Amino acid sequence: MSAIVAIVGRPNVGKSTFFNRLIQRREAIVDAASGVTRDRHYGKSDWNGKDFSLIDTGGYVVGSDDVFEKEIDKQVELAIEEADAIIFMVDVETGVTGMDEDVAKLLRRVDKPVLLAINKVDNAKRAADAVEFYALGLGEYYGISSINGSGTGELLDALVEVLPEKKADDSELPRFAVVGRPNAGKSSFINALLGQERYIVTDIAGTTRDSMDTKYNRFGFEFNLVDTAGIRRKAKVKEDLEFYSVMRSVRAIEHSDVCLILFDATRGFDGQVANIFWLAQRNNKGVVILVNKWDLVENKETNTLKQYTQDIKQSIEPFVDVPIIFISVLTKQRIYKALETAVEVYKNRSKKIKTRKLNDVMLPIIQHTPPPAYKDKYVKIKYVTQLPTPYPQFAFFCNLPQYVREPYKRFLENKLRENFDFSGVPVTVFMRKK
Ligand SMILES: Nc1nc2c(ncn2[C@@H]2O[C@H](COP(=O)(O)OP(=O)(O)OP(=O)(O)O)[C@@H](O)[C@H]2O)c(=O)[nH]1
Ligand SMILES: Nc1nc2c(ncn2[C@@H]2O[C@H](COP(=O)(O)OP(=O)(O)OP(=O)(O)O)[C@@H](O)[C@H]2O)c(=O)[nH]1
Repeated sequence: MSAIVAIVGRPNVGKSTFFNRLIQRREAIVDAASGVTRDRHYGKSDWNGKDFSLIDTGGYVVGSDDVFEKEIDKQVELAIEEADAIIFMVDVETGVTGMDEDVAKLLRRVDKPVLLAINKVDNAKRAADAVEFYALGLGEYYGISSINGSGTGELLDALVEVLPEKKADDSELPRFAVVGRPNAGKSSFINALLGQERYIVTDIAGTTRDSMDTKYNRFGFEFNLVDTAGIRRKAKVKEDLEFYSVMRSVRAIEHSDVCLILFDATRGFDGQVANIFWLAQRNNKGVVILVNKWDLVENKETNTLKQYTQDIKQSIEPFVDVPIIFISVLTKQRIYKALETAVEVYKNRSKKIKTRKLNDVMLPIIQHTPPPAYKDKYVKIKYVTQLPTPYPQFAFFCNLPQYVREPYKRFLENKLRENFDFSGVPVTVFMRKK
């Protein structure tokens, strides 16, 4: 779990440019191979060895100019609520604007770290102009140029300095997050699962990281539910705000071991749900897909379920080894099954396979179907071992790791899945030199 940093500011100040600069450097290495298109507004970055998630709030503003201002205010409020630190970006070319002042007013009241970044400071003349932003009353500022990179190092130094330290997870309990689009039935699901009385237990009003988890004991399972507080707080925010659910999801996903992704069967597994799915996948979280409101689907024939399943699998390729459960919160159909499956996925995610066993199973498969020769080079895989990470990652040691292509890695992943149950869990395969 890494800290969350939100970039706020009015349109056109250069938030996306800055976001891309921070994300790309790392993604070129990490995500290029996975073939998953990256989210334009959410990504991971790191500086001086500290990881953090970066959210560009700007991309979520839609609509005409007159709704802009209100939207931005709402987003700033959300960012304040959900992020661990905020980068407030302004534009030296335009100078201080009324909207900047409004945002600054909101930010002056928060006790989370706020870093004022004055963008487009491409040269010394502009550095001098930046002084006027002291008027925002936010103290020290960082003059940067997102385009040429100058000043961004100092800003990042200061940022990682103020980020909270990662906490060791002392709890051995599974942490489940219920995520999905607005109105999918998340609160109803949690209510049904926990019973009304539990809904209002615990949780201190604050949104400190410590109060993210609430412990439950239900149906013989013990688990932590991540971020139910957020669901309770929802009245504060307009429900149809997509940004709200994204921000909410990001935070809940980051804190979870397994994500229960809930969607409305009558609305389908659309792009937004898929985004949430990839968020979980990219964070190496366990996933269970819950098709809710199944009671509303009419004329269910034996084929209907199959067709739904197929459609979902198509949108989540190649990571299709994921449990899909058809539930109705209203009639309580299969909600126990949902929880039980989440527990299984949790176990799959923490599964450790002994090296001996792993090699006994995998080496004969590899011998039977070795990596195809590449540029006339033959790759010899010698052994495989599971890495000591909190989620399944496997290193295959061989003479020429750079010649093993993506399809063969996928083949290895599939064989691992066939032989050891990793249902619902992203599995990573690395090739290492030996
Ligand atoms: N001179 C200069 N221009 C910049 C810099 N950073 C961004 N720009 C330009 O500013 C314009 C807006 O940049 P974006 O990154 O799209 O701004 P944004 O804040 O993400 O805008 P929204 O997506 O509308 O919220 C673009 O034309 C960028 O090329 C910079 O450091 N210097
Ligand atoms: N027919 C039917 N309706 C359901 C079911 N589950 C939830 N609903 C209804 O769907 C609506 C939305 O449910 P909520 O639980 O508020 O949804 P949510 O995902 O928490 O919504 P947000 O908090 O806005 O993100 C409510 O009117 C529920 O009664 C179901 O299984 N079947």
